[in-house]
Amino acid sequence: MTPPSDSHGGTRSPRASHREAPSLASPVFEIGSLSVFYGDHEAVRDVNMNIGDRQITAMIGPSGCGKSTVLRCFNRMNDLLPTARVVGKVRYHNEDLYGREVDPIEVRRRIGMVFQAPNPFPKSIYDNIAYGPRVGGFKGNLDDLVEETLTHAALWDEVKDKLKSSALGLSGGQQQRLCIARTIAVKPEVILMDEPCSALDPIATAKIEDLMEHLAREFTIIVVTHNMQQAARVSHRTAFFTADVDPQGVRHGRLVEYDETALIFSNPSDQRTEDYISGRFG
Ligand SMILES: Nc1ncnc2c1ncn2[C@@H]1O[C@H](COP(=O)(O)OP(=O)(O)OP(=O)(O)O)[C@@H](O)[C@H]1O
Repeated sequence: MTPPSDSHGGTRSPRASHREAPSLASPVFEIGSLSVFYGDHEAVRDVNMNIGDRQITAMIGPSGCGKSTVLRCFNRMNDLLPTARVVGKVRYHNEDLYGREVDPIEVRRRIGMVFQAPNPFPKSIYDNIAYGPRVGGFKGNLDDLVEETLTHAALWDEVKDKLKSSALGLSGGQQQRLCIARTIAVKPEVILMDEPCSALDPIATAKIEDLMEHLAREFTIIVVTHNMQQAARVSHRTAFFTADVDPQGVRHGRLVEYDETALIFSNPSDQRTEDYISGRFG
């Protein structure tokens, strides 16, 4: 029987995983009074949240409420947008991520990112994995690293006989797992994922979700998703964002509620969260 499709794009079991959220005692990130401007537009305002170690944090909410904007603050990707300005506290292991002495390139190695559309390099499968370690001066055995990484990303069995073939010949789901493999090849601590399954079919999506669960034992994962059932299935904690419209008609994203996923989906404390997860808006 085909499981029912939800209004936000999921087709797997609608039940929340109700997994226990690991502790937030030593957070990887501490975000305080965070606002992000594009030019004069305050796109997101006053976000406060801590992100826990080796757990999956999902960010959900309607389009334009600033989820991707906040996600990009976690590895300084917003630095690459000339009009973007980040105000407030972003601490990573108790250090100011935006401090003057901090190298954004090193930040992006330790805090990797996977994007909405799979974007493998137009190179072989092998070279997609080997590229980052080579650039980073990896001195070990690259063949072993490629095998280990592809195994870790649950892709080895599917590609071991065609490592020298172009990555662009893989299916969309395989390309996305390759992109995840490419990210973990340089041994990051955190993986940011911006709607990683939105271009994928339900089977490919299920494989990525399984992979996320597996990787969360070792990595801290923050995922932006429009698919609420995905958030319910894979994440330990969920942050719900929405946008307020000021008297001038300008939209400002804000964090409405952040809690353990089981609570957000069973007993949210804010009516706007309740309305969103029950499909009444967004
Ligand atoms: N590069 C940019 N330059 C100017 N404004 C931007 C830029 N990126 C995002 N914005 C604006 O910031 C606000 C938040 O956008 P953002 O993409 O972060 O929201 P989102 O919740 O991730 O949306 P979606 O779910 O549609 O991806 C929106 O008003 C958007 O137009």
